[in-house]
Formats: sequence, C-alpha cells, structure tokens
Amino acid sequence: MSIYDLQFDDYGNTRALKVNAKGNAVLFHNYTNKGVAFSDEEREVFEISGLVPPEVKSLSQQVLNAQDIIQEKVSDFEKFIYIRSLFDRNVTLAHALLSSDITRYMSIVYTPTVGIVCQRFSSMFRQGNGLHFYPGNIDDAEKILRRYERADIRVAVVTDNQGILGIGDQGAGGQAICLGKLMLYTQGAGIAPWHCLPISLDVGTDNEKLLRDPKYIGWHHRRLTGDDYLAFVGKFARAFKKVFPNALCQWEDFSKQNAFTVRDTYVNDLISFNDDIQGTGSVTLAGILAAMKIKSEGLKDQVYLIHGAGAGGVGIAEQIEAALVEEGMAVAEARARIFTLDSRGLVTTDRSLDPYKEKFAKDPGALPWFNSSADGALENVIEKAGVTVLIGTSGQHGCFTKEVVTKVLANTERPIILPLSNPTANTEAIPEDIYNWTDGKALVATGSPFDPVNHGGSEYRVGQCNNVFIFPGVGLGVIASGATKVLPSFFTAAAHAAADCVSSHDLARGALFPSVDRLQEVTLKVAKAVGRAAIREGVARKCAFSAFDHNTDPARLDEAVDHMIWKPVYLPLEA
Ligand SMILES: O=C([O-])CC(=O)C(=O)O
Ligand SMILES: [Mg+2]
Repeated sequence: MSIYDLQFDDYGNTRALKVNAKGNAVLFHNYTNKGVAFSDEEREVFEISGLVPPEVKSLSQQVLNAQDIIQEKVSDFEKFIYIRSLFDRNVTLAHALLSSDITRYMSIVYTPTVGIVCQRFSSMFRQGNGLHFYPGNIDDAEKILRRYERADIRVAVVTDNQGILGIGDQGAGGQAICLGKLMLYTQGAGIAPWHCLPISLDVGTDNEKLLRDPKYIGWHHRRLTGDDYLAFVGKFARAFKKVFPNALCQWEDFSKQNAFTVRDTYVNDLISFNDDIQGTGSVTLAGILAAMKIKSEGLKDQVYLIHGAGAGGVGIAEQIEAALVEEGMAVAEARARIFTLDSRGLVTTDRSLDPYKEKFAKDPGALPWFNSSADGALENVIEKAGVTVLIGTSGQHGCFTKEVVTKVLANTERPIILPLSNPTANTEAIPEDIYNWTDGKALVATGSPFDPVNHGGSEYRVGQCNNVFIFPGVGLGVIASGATKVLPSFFTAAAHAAADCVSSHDLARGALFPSVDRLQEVTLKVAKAVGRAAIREGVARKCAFSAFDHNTDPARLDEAVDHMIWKPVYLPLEA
C-alpha cells in the first residue's frame, strides 16, 4: 500500500502528491520527505511537528549544506555513498543537488565512479533500489511488476549485468548502472524519479571473483545460457509488456553475445532499444558530424575504423552506415568505408565469426593489400585503408599508442580520434597524449570525462562522447510522441540534433560535444527531433501518460516535450 497518489496536470507532469499517511511514514518515504524544509503548515497537517527541529530551511539551503558535506568526503566512492543515501531519504533534494552542478556530480553517480560501485555492490548494499529478478522469482514477474503500477512507470533501464561498461560481468552489481542511467533520465529529460524503474535480470554470473566471494548477494550460480537464458528474458519481457504496455524499456550493458539478439527479438514487441548499440552509435555519429564542421568535409570523405567489435563498436558501424546511406550513398559503398577490428585484428569473412560481426566483415579478396591475417593489425589497416576516423570501443587501455595515432595523422590534416571505452582506466588513449602526438591537430572526444588540456598555449576542451547526450532525449521523445516502437531513424535524428547543439565557441576549443552542464537543453532538442521522426515515420500516437494530444502536429509535440519536464523542487503535499 503506497502512502502517496500522484496528481497530474494536463501534460502528465506531477503537480502534487496526495499523501495518505502521517508522521514518520511521511518523513521516511524518499518521495514525500522534505526534511527540515517542511513548512509549518505541513508539519501541522501531517503531524510532523516535534519530529524535526524547529527551524524551517529552504531547498537551496539544503543543497548548500549537502554540497559542503560532499566536499569533506575524500574519495569519489564516499561521495557516491553520501549521494546514494540522500536519494534514499529525499529524492527531490538529491536531484536538486545533482542539478546544482551536473558536470561534477554526474562523474560520481555515473561514469566513471559508478564502475567502482558495481564492483563493490555486495559489500556496500543498503537498499534494493529497483527490481531484482532471478530464476527463483521470474515466474512471478507480473505480480512483482504490478507493485509499481501506481507509480505510473514510464521508463525502465534493464540490464543482465554481463557487459557492464568496459569491465564485463559484474553479477547483481550491474543494477548501479541502471540507477545512474535513470538519474540522468530525470536530470536530462525531466522524467520524474517515480516514473523510473531500474531492473536487474540476475541470471547468475561467470565472474570467478564474485562466485568465490561469500559476501556476494546476487544469484550465486553460473550464468544461464542458451535457451534457458532466452526463456528467462522472454518471461520478463512478456510480463513487462502486460503490466507497462506504454513504457519504454532500455536494454543496458548486455554483453555482445546477447545484446543484438535481445534487441532484435523485442524491437517490435516492446517499446525498446539497446543503449550501448544504438545510443553509443548515435552519440558517436553526433561527434563525427560536429568534427565535419571543423574539417569542412562530409561523412562521405572519411574512412572509419572501429577498434572493438562489440555492442558499441558494431552499433557505431550501423549508425555511420545509416547516416551515409541517408546522404545518398549505396549500402555497399558505405560499408566499404567502415572497418571493424576485434582482438584478432581486422574482422574478415574468412574467419569464423559471431553473427553480429558479419555485417561489417571485409572480404579479404577485395582488399588488394590484405594477404594474411598479419595485415589485419591496427596500424597496417590504418595505413592501407587510409583511415581518418579512429574509434575505440575495445576496453583496452592504452592501445591507441603514439604510433597508431600518428598513422592516422599521416592520412589527414585533422584526424578524428575517439577513445570511447569506459570507465577512465579502460580508455584507449589519454587526450593529453593525443594532442601532444599530433601537435593539437587531432579532434578528440572520450567516453569518460576528462579535464581540459593545455597544449601549445591553447586550451582544448575534451567533449564527452557518451550516450548520456542521446538516451534521455530518445526516451522523452518516444514517450511524448507516443511512439509505438523505437526506430533506427530516431537515432540518426538524435545525432543531428545533438551535433547542432555544439556551438562555434565549443568547436573553436576543439570540443565535439556541448558541455555536460547543458544536458537538459541538449536533451530537449534531441527529444523534439526524435518526436518529429516518430511523426514522420507514422508511429506516433497520443501519449498514454497525459491528457494532452499532439495530434501529430510538430509544434504541439514541442509543447508537450517542454511541459513534461519535472524539476527538482518540492511538490505541494495534499492531505
Ligand atoms: O555508461 C556509460 O558511461 C556509457 C555506456 O553505456 C557504457 O559505457 O556502457
Ligand atoms: Mg552501457
């Protein structure tokens, strides 16, 4: 039995909470709690008087106080614990804190610090924070999901925990990624926290360290595989569709073995997409489009090499191909400009390949310079294929060496170098090194955040090429437009919208992305572009979460997007 009912305005935004409880129950619920910010009247009505100290403080005073406390914490991990506990007691204050300096706090609740949190999940466990399905309860998935019905779930971020960032199988700990992503749905897209549901599909773990750890709190078994795995995901998907037919399901951090299968199995059944394939593909295209403005060249003039043929790498290849085709290039011609490499070198059709790698595998007979697998080495491919855009999704720290980067420089005046692997320790190269090796000529963006770099008397700002600039906007655009499915064209539209947010001032400093403090502004532009794409594609309908109907009119859709934004300020509480 929930202690609150959400009260909505016509746009589906929460305008008040109707609270059917008193006293400590109101204080102990993170949606209703205001701590020392309860007004005198609220203290009276909800019988809180006497349960909090007398002085009434404002939300902004509470934020300043929280900032001071975080300042005193020595490690980012401790800062995370404090912020997490704030979320658990007062979600409005926690979000107000994050928006007071999103650049700073995003690096704690999200990449890179969240990587450590996933790894220490069992020892630091405090609350479930979302749902944990495992073979022992998956048959009750529908019943369990129904407990959230009153929260009017709009977005779920769902992981099977196997491909967490660039650090692999983290067992039940992957839940922390879902939480971080959803915090950014709230920060960027203004989707209120009660509409967000993090879900771990705990199908076991093959992480030996976790299996040996007596403290491990996930399902203590090796991973389900094959049909057992697919049946488990199927049970979840069917229950989710039944309980939340209008909600968006974001698949997150599945490993490459399953990411494509799961995405493709449910793409028409659930309103769903895979963030690592499609979000990463889209944000990388956005960075390349911004770089084209600096280079005064077109996508068709580049040769692309993606080092790391996993979910992110193949997703980027798919997205670059889609953008080239949209510009009028034939598919075969587009594909010929995109090279993928994995740990064994160039992906070629004469190797035995996982199916998801086949699309971008090269026929060695068609490459005059390829005679043996040794020719598929990174540096050789860069040289022989004339690569101008080098993208890293390998998880291999430091593999973009000076030799590698200068090979790209030999092909073009302004090489585009994107070491995208997360978290920071996995990055393929450090921006400072890349600027030094190329005398500031390289156009650089990274997956994890990096400080600006001084080189040759100029300051370069390193744009963060992270799907955070895409997924919240895709989600909001899909929800507001009532899109019945998530189509590939949404991600091309999102990439163009994000690239258009990069100002001439950003470009002058070599930045391929807007700064993170503009997250909400970028998200709204992306959402509107995605909503328009849904209208163009004929999949838009009335939004299930609001009374307002956009009637497939783009101007009305913009209005819906602008008005759906929840801001972290205390809501009126109605008795
Ligand atoms: O979480 C991030 O920072 C981006 C992402 O999806 C990943 O690296 O898997
Ligand atoms: Mg991810």
